[in-house]
Amino acid sequence: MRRTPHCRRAHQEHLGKGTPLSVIICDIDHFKQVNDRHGHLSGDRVIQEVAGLIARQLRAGDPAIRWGGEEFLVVVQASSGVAMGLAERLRSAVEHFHDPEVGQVTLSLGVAEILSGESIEQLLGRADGALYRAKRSGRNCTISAAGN
Ligand SMILES: Nc1nc2c(ncn2[C@@H]2O[C@H](COP(=O)(O)OP(=O)(O)OP(=O)(O)O)[C@@H](O)[C@H]2O)c(=O)[nH]1
Repeated sequence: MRRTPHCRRAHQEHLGKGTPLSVIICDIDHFKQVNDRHGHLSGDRVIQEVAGLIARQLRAGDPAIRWGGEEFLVVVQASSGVAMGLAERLRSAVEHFHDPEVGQVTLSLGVAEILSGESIEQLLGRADGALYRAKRSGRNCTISAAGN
């Protein structure tokens, strides 16, 4: 999996100072249907709207990173409990937004906090596993990774 400079910095701080480190992976639900029903340009607009909704919930220090087509990664220098609360706020903000053409869109989210000795790749892998479970649980929900 890809590393990002922000992830690396946060990981260095975790190793050096013991700052907690969690990640949230957010994925727009059934996004292929948005493209199929409303066209790619409307899909692009929805991605921008969701990015804006996520950014408005975050502090300047916890940036959202575009993580693949309709996925976003949020790096949170806090415990998984705090990250779960933030993830739920992101989910709720998106759930309550209505695009004038597309209507409601929802997010599934996976949250993981780094374990002792864990690499960034392993952390992201566990968050991805939690996201997969959120999709399997019916979407529009937040799941915490195994191990946290
Ligand atoms: N408009 C637009 N579509 C994109 C972009 N990046 C990825 N996509 C589309 O996003 C869709 C993702 O579809 P899937 O991975 O099948 O997932 P999904 O339909 O969201 O279903 P679930 O994730 O299972 O809820 C694909 O159709 C991609 O073509 C983008 O930048 N713009």
